[in-house]
Formats: sequence, C-alpha cells, structure tokens
Amino acid sequence: MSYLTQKQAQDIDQELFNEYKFSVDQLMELAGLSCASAISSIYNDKNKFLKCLVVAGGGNNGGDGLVCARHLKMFGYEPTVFYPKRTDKELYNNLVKQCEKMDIDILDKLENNNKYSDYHLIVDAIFGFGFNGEIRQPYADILKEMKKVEKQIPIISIDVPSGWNVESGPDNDSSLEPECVISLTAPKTCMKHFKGKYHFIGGRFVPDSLQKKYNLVLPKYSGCEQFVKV
Ligand SMILES: NC(=O)C1=CN([C@@H]2O[C@H](COP(=O)(O)OP(=O)(O)OC[C@H]3O[C@@H](n4cnc5c(N)ncnc54)[C@H](O)[C@@H]3O)[C@@H](O)[C@H]2O)[C@@H](O)CC1
Ligand SMILES: [K+]
Repeated sequence: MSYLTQKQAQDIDQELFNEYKFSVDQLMELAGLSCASAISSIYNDKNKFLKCLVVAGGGNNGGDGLVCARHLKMFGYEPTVFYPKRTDKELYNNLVKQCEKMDIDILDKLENNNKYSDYHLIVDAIFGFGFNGEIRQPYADILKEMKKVEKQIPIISIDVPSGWNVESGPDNDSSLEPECVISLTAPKTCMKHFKGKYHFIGGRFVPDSLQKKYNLVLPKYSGCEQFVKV
C-alpha cells in the first residue's frame, strides 16, 4: 500500500483544486461523510456508542470534523462539537451554522459539567496533514486531556492522529494512540506506526488519472461504499 509524505499529500490536495476543479467544500463533504460512515460501521451499537464528541481544529481537518458531526447526527448519534478556536471564514461559519440548525451543540470549552468522560466516542479532528512543529495551545493541553481517556473511550482520528508528526509518527509518550484512523485519500507515512484496531481509507474522490500519476496503490472500494478497511 502507498503512503504519502506531507508534501505529496499537499500536492495532491492542490492538484484536486487547481487541475481537477473541485472546491474545498465538495471534498470536505465527501471526506466527512466517509468518516461518519466508517465510524458507524464499527461503533454501530447505539446502546454503547451514542454520544460523540468531535474535537475540531482550525484548519480543514477541523472542517472534516464539522461535516462528520452533521452526518453522525443523520445516522442517529448524538454528536457535540468542541471547537476551541473557531476560524472566522465563510466555509467554517457555514459548517457551524449547519450543525447548530441540526441541534448539535458547539462548545468553546469543556467544563466540569461537560467533560470527555461524558462521551462514548471521541472524534479527533484537530490536525491533519497540515500539522507542523511543536503543538501550540490550546491544543497541547487538549491532547493531554484526550490522552488520559484514550483507554476508556475510543478515539477516532480523522486523517492523521493529532500531534503525530505527519511523516515520522508518534514522537513521545504523550502522543495519542487512537483506536481507529480514517486516512483520507491515502495513508500518510506516519501510519506505518499505527497500532490501533481499525484503519480505513476514506475520501472517495481521487480520479484514476491522479491515482496513476502518483502511483497510488490502495485497497479497492467496493460497490458504493465511502470507505475501505485496510
Ligand atoms: N486532499 C485531501 O485528502 C483532502 C483533505 N482534507 C482535510 O484537510 C486536511 C489538511 O487541512 P489543512 O491543510 O487546513 O491543515 P490541517 O487542518 O491539518 O492543519 C492546519 C491547522 O492546524 C494548525 N496548526 C498546524 N500546526 C500546528 C501546531 N504545531 N500547533 C497548533 N496548531 C497548528 C494551523 O494553524 C491550522 O489551523 C487533511 O488532513 C484532511 O483532513 C479534506 O478537507 C478535503 C480533501
Ligand atoms: K486528526
């Protein structure tokens, strides 16, 4: 199976926009839908997994999380979004509005009466392939808190486990160990270090010609599925 470097992931992303003329919200919709679909294929027992906390960062990974929350709601879950630093751009403002209109709470803070342990699943949509350098606040503290509950509450990371170096993977004892990762387009090289239970590929929008250009060898999607298990 192919793994992408950070630069390759960014190049493919740019090519999808510039050469293939996709818009970011189109791809984000498919990415978020594939994540919600993969999640519901595994965590399908609503008696055990109902309340989902989607932790969203300020970039497109966070946008995927906002879309995923909306589809989780459609699929019968009770998602809440923790969005500590909102990005004031039309794309994200619209995604937030769509969630609010679907009665999905958007929280700026998690407080004592609303904490990680109140949820059955945590969706990590903080950083994707755009992550670089030392983790800045407030995300450093948030990731520490998520780490504390990861043995009790399954963490599902969208595209890349947040805080991992996109290429070299986890770099210290406090790196997250998600139970499930949904790699979008193709896994990034950090996923060679993944030891969790479930790895999916999602984001079924890569045309054959682009797949050939980057020599991408990936598991094949079946039928009309939005995700494929690795
Ligand atoms: N081609 C694809 O595969 C697609 C990818 N999408 C998503 O887009 C993501 C990439 O989005 P972006 O390029 O916006 O990047 P990310 O969302 O991965 O990260 C950028 C955000 O993280 C912050 N950040 C970066 N390093 C940080 C640090 N050390 N400490 C604190 N904050 C930091 C930046 O300020 C920015 O807000 C992918 O991982 C995927 O989830 C989808 O939305 C659509 C299509
Ligand atoms: K992530």
